[in-house]
Amino acid sequence: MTRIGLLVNPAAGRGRAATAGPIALAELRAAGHDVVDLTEPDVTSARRRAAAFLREQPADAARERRGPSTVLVGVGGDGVANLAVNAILAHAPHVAFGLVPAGTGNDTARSLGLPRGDPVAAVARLLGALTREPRRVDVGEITAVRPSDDPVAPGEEPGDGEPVARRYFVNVLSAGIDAAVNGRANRIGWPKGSSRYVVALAAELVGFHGFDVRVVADGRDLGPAGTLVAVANSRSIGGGMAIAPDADWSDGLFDVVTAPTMPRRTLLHLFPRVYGGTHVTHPVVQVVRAREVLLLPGGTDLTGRTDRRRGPAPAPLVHADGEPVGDVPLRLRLVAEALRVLA
Ligand SMILES: Nc1ncnc2c1ncn2[C@@H]1O[C@H](COP(=O)(O)OP(=O)(O)OP(=O)(O)O)[C@@H](O)[C@H]1O
Repeated sequence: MTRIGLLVNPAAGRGRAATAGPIALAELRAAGHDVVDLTEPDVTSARRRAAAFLREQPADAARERRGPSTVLVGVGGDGVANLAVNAILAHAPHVAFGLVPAGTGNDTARSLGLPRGDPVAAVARLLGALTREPRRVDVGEITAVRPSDDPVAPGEEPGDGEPVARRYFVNVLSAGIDAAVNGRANRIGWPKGSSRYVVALAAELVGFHGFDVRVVADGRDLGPAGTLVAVANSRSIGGGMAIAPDADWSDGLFDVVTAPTMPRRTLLHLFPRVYGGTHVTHPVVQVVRAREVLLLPGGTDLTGRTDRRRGPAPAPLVHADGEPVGDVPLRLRLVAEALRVLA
């Protein structure tokens, strides 16, 4: 018997998770597991409830070798998956993560190869995985770093010192037009489904002149990345758009996909290619593998000083796994095999 915390996001998938949740609860209990329903009406209470549950779970190394003793299962989309992963890594990293996909985009479910749109099949998959040693996958760690115009001692990189905050992602962190589109899509009420990303993109393209973002990957300055910045642990965003088609969350490296500011005409030509991942063969797109990435306002040099002649940095709010995570400057570090996953 496994202890299972079940976290349903009733808002996910336009009500799909509200239907899938009771199915998952009934099937997991029928299979003889000790299921604790952690579902809450809002995200803040859900986060608090998951943390309280996880803090009570003791680590038992001998028991873990026979399959996971405790699991936190999210029912919903990439948002609830991100919430569950962050709760696990903050409070009880020995606890395994499981997912019943019932969101809109479901990119985490895609990475795991889980059945989407069929909660019964997804729970059957979960029950099978409970009998095995969980798979280990890499995660991305995000820390906010000091504002770039703080005085920086010689030899010091921006961001040395205490991290301001720390959180994790499993799929993709975006800091270019994809982040701006994500933020706008989250704000608009219509249309409801994935077509709101197309509406949001069209709105972002009006007056688009590129963002003031620079990327440094494992100490190498990749230069300005005004259009596209995707730091990918896994391959897709926005419901299957292959932004980093070769990213693999068990290779110990991020795939860092960047593109500088480009004419709107080139961008419109490039954008549809993201669906199939063929944009990476276009000469304006750069793909680099790295363990540590710094995202800086474009006017900042590597010593952390800001060139004020370039003006303020209008970088978009950075998004990871579809959720807002903060503003640049940010430091991203790959933590290899940090998460135990049922799949
Ligand atoms: N009661 C709740 N429990 C957990 N999360 C909630 C809750 N209410 C709202 N949310 C928020 O709902 C948002 C969307 O959730 P989620 O990503 O799971 O579904 P989705 O947007 O339909 O799917 P996807 O992200 O795969 O497109 C997240 O930002 C999450 O934080």
